Amino acid sequence: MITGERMGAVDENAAALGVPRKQLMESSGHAVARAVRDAAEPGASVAIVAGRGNNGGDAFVAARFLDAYDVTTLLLGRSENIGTDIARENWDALQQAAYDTREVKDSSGFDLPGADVIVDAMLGTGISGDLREPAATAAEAINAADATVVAVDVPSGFDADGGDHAANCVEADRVVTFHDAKPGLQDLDAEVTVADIGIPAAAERYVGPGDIELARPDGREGRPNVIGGGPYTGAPALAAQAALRASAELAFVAAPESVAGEIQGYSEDLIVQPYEEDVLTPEVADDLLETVENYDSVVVIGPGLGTADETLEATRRFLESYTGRAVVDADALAVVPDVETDATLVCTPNRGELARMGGPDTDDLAAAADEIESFAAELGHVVLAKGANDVITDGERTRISRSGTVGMKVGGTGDTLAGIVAALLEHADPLDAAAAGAHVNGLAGERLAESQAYGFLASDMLAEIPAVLWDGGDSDV
Ligand SMILES: NC(=O)C1=CN([C@@H]2O[C@H](COP(=O)(O)OP(=O)(O)OC[C@H]3O[C@@H](n4cnc5c(N)ncnc54)[C@H](O)[C@@H]3O)[C@@H](O)[C@H]2O)[C@H](O)CC1
Ligand SMILES: [K+]
Repeated sequence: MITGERMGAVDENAAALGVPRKQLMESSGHAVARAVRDAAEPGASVAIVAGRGNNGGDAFVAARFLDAYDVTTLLLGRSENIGTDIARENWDALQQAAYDTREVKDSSGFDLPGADVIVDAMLGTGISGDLREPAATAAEAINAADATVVAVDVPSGFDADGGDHAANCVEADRVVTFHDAKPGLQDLDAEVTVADIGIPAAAERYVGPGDIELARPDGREGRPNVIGGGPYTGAPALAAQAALRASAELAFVAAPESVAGEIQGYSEDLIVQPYEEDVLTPEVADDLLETVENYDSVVVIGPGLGTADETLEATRRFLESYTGRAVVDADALAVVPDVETDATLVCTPNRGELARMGGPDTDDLAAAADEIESFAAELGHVVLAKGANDVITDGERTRISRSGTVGMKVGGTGDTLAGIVAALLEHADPLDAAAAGAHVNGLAGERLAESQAYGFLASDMLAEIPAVLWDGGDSDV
């Protein structure tokens, strides 16, 4: 099962792997033609009703595979308004090849020819709201026609994300959906076929530009709170700055007063809030809990916290009572396996931390992906296991990020990762935030390695984050 929105991410990943959308459209169109051949004998009349997006594009392709039929293709709108290159190229091919096509300039001009089969290619996963004109009039005529209706991807008016559908949705007899089932299709009174359109499994297995797009913030938001520092001061500062670079509007750091000034000294962009202790204590944790619960922002707990007994007890107490979203990193990870919590956690262990938490002890995390998945299922939280390849899993779905470079084996890259994930976790689902965060962090390192090989610093990565997050990470998956 996959939502329309996530389908877009998979398409983009496939393109980055070398399988462009136009190739997918050719497969989609062929699958539609097979459904028409299955519904009617050669010589039967077929009316294609196409929209201006790629849903229509699929049907323009299908027309080329139905030369044995009497096909008429109606475009709802003007051809100059066809919304994508690949749909327009396929429309143009129909013109060059003298196929029977008509442009319906407005709903009054909509005259559905009598047909044995109607192909509903008006709207697919690009829909928003009830059908607008001329799709609305067309849907009415299609539903009233005495023909077999074959819907492309989803019946027009069907919401491929939520599974519900517009009041004036097309009622299809058959649905040819692509790559994977869509939520709600199984509830329709229609014969649904899932057509494989040649998207490589890697497009879902490996994190790619589509995943960055899915988790990319569409504004400046979020006020993550880093609970860190004590023995160490760089880690919380790097995590908080990385959160700002990944779109957070404010970044707080709660730290012992003994090091708060030092952490503030790293960056005027941080809001450092000292507490009167040398390390995180259970009492301080209680106070911080009160503060963060009012904020409904993401917490990053762990960077530079140290492993004093009272700090581990404080971390345990914090996580047990916390109910929001948190990235748990570094020394705080040790307590997660024995903490029952309602919080939504993204744990970001390196190899050693993963083993100490009870996960597999191996250098090759990708090879141990199934074990890490089972470990995450047992733990009950998203695990982002950091390595040459990162393994990101919620215990059911597992992704692998192959971005990154050896030069990132410098102290602090785990802290920038934690901050990026925190900023994305402000608005994206935990698995999406973790997958995209891991990928963005790795791509930032790759950009630096081009000019600085093994000599860049974790702090150098901060300035690379925005470009990676907003150029869509258009690099290899
Ligand atoms: N990997 C795959 O699954 C592939 C799917 N393909 C097909 O692409 C469509 C999605 O195409 P897209 O261009 O994003 O959108 P649509 O064609 O669904 O529609 C966009 C089109 O419709 C207009 N519109 C939006 N809402 C409404 C409305 N309520 N009423 C009227 N018109 C509306 C909007 O303005 C656009 O012009 C997917 O379903 C598959 O069929 C590709 O073939 C590639 C592989
Ligand atoms: K459709």
